[in-house]
Order: sequence, then C-alpha cells, then structure tokens
Amino acid sequence: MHPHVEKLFLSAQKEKKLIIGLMSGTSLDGLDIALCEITGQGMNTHIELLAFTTVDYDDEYKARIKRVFAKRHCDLEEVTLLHPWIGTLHGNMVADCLKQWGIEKQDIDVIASHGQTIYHCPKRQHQRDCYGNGTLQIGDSDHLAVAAGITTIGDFRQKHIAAGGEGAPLAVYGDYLYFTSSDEHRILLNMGGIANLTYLPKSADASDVFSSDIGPGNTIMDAYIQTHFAPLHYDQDAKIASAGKVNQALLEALCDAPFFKLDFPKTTGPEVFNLAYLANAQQLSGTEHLNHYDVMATLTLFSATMIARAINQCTAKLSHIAVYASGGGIHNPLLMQHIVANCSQLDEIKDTRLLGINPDAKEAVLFAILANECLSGGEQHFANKAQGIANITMGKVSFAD
Ligand SMILES: Nc1ncnc2c1ncn2[C@@H]1O[C@H](COP(=O)(O)OP(=O)(O)OP(=O)(O)O)[C@@H](O)[C@H]1O
Ligand SMILES: CC(=O)N[C@H]1[C@@H]2OC[C@@H](O2)[C@@H](O)[C@@H]1O[C@H](C)C(=O)O
Repeated sequence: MHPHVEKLFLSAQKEKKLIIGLMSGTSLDGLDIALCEITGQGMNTHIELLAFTTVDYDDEYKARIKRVFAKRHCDLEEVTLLHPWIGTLHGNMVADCLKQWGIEKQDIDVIASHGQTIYHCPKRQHQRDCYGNGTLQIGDSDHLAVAAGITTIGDFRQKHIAAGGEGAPLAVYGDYLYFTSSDEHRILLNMGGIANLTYLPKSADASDVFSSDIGPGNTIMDAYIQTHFAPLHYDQDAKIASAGKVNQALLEALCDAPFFKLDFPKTTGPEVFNLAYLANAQQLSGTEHLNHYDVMATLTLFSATMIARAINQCTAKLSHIAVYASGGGIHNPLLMQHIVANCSQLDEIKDTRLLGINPDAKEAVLFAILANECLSGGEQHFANKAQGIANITMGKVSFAD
C-alpha cells in the first residue's frame, strides 16, 4: 500500500481526528481557517473548534479574483493561472497559521478545502438545454496539499451536481449531523455574501429537512460600498445604511426577482444578485437618482425582508422554532433588527455560539465535517432527493507529494 494511502486509512479509523476546514466565500474577505478536533461520525459527530482565524486577503488578491469572479466573460489564461496560484496561497496560509498556533503538520489528519467559487450556474439560471447544473471552485487541492505538506480533501461540490443537485448549499450535510435536536425545531441561518438556511425539524424526519439559498446576504451591499465608498469593503455596523431612508418603490422592485418565486431548495450567487440587478431595479422603479445612503438603507431592508420571508415560510405551521445565525451578516445590527421585525413568530435570533460553534467559523467547520464523512462516514440516512440531498460522499483526495 502506498504510505499516503496507509496514513489516510489509519486516519479514517481514528476515533478522534484533527481536521482543518477552509472556506473562502463569496465576500472575498479572507480565508477562514478552522482547526477542528472531530470525534465520531454521522449523527455521533462531535466537534471541538480548537482554533479559528480569518487570514485577510490583500487588495492585490481581491483585484485578481474580481477580474474573473461571477463574470460570464473573462480572460481564460487568468483563470488557468489563478487555479494553482490560489491553491498554493491557501496552502501557505495554512502552513503559517500552524506555525503561529505551534502545531506540527504531521499532527493534522487532513485539510478540507472549499476553494474559491468563481462561477455558479444552476440550469434554471443558464437555461441551456444541452447542459446541466454547473459550479466552479478554483484553488487546486494538489497545490494546496504540496504547499502545506498535508493531505487535502477538496472540490466538494461536483459530486452533489453529479448526483443531480445544484452543488449547493452543502450546509445541510453538516447541519443535520451536528445541529439536529430532539428538543426544538431549528433553522440554521448563514448570512455571508449569499444567505442560506437549513431547516431541521425536531423529529429529524429526513423528508422535511432541507437547505436552500435565500438570496443576498451582503453581496449587493458590499459591491455598492466598494464602488461608492472605497476603500471601504463593507458597511461596518451599518453606519451608512443607518444614515439613509428606505425607498419603498426600490424595495418592491428588488423583491420582485423570479428567483424569489421558486420553491426551496434553490441556489444562487453574485452572478444574479449584483450591481446590475440593483441598476435594473432602480430603472424599473425610477429611483436612479437616490442618494447612496438611501440605497444602502433599502438594500439592507431588501436582504432582511427576503431572509425573514424564508424563515416565515418554515415557521408557518409551527408554534415555536429557534433560529441560530452565522456568517458576517450577524455583525450588521440593522440587518439583524430588520429580520426580527419581519418575523412575527420570533423574538430573537440566536447565533451558533450557543451550540458550540463560532458563527464566523461555521462554514469552514462544515467542510471539516464533510472531510470527516468522506474518510469515516457511512450512508446518509437522511438522503432525500426531492430536497436536493443525495446519498453521496463528497471530496477528492490530494496528497502532499
Ligand atoms: N461589523 C460588520 N458590520 C456589517 N457587516 C459586516 C460586519 N462584519 C462582517 N460583515 C459582513 O459580512 C461579510 C463577510 O461575511 P462572510 O465572511 O460570512 O461571507 P462569505 O463566507 O464570504 O460569504 P458566503 O457565505 O456567501 O460564501 C462582509 O463582507 C460584510 O458584508
Ligand atoms: C456555489 C457556492 O459557493 N455557494 C456558496 C455561497 O455562499 C453561501 C451560499 O452561496 C451557499 O450556497 C454556498 O456555500 C455554503 C457553504 C454551502 O454550500 O452550504
């Protein structure tokens, strides 16, 4: 047996593993690195988040990604070059981080790498008969594994598409295993660039569980801030939105996308929700001359309205449900306030810290769970094709040399 395969075989049999989960999301803010000690597998998964950091991307990184990010037309040579470059960069970031944490690379079982999504296009969106669903994450795992010197499992989304899904959200595969509770119905709400939720009934009945994207998130707000308030990257603590007034006509136009009329589960991205989407809504509502503060106030309420609508759809037939939020959106006080105000059944939105997971680390932890399942998991007994949850094992293995 090849020594790499033997080491992986031994890792797979361990009751307790050290797995580093990596997530680089649609906000392009940085690489989230979560050092997880994972015990067990399946419904018996237990996680200790031993360390977490976000390594911020510098302006050069952001500029390079933005040249291809969510763009239908871009320089194919640049994409080809970015693929290994990001892999190596992420590998070096992990190696530096381990040094800072005083941890030897030999002690890590595997890295679980999401990569950087640069394009997401479910069939519903591209509407080309001859193609199915598609999604593309770059930052190749071979390069990451070599740079970090650690076996890496990556490219998790393709198997989901191969099995008939849209490649996202994968959150349900971790949420169901780790956050299902027989005490309460739960919604796990993540608000990054794109917002998504997972519904977890306390019965744990697989036919009711689902995960779906909702819409934006922070993506349009961030793009607007970066365009009109550079060098700001986002509206910190909603200072700008709080100084503006909501414009009702623009809000209604923003809430009118065909995407919002589709049933769950569905996926989307900045390919749809971007500044062109805003410009179109402004044109339709005759609000092109609105000042930047009012636009931001309206965009914040737009995200909150659609998030609240999605929560309300889940809670409609239930007397009580607990919502646990994660992702950068939880730090936006105005967004959070608007969501609660638009959910009549909710007094508060909690965050995943109460369930033992740092809300900023939640998506990186998800990929660590997926890698653990890839190595040691079994059948997904909650598989349910109608809800986009296939019985699959996700991830591809890259060795360090
Ligand atoms: N203090 C704050 N005030 C307002 N917004 C904030 C604050 N902190 C973070 N954010 C928002 O959160 C975003 C980052 O969120 P996060 O890191 O969860 O996104 P992501 O993981 O890249 O996205 P996705 O989950 O869609 O892939 C920032 O770009 C910003 O919009
Ligand atoms: C294609 C892609 O990268 N999608 C991301 C993005 O960020 C949030 C939302 O859109 C979600 O669908 C997904 O990520 C999370 C981790 C998921 O798959 O659950």
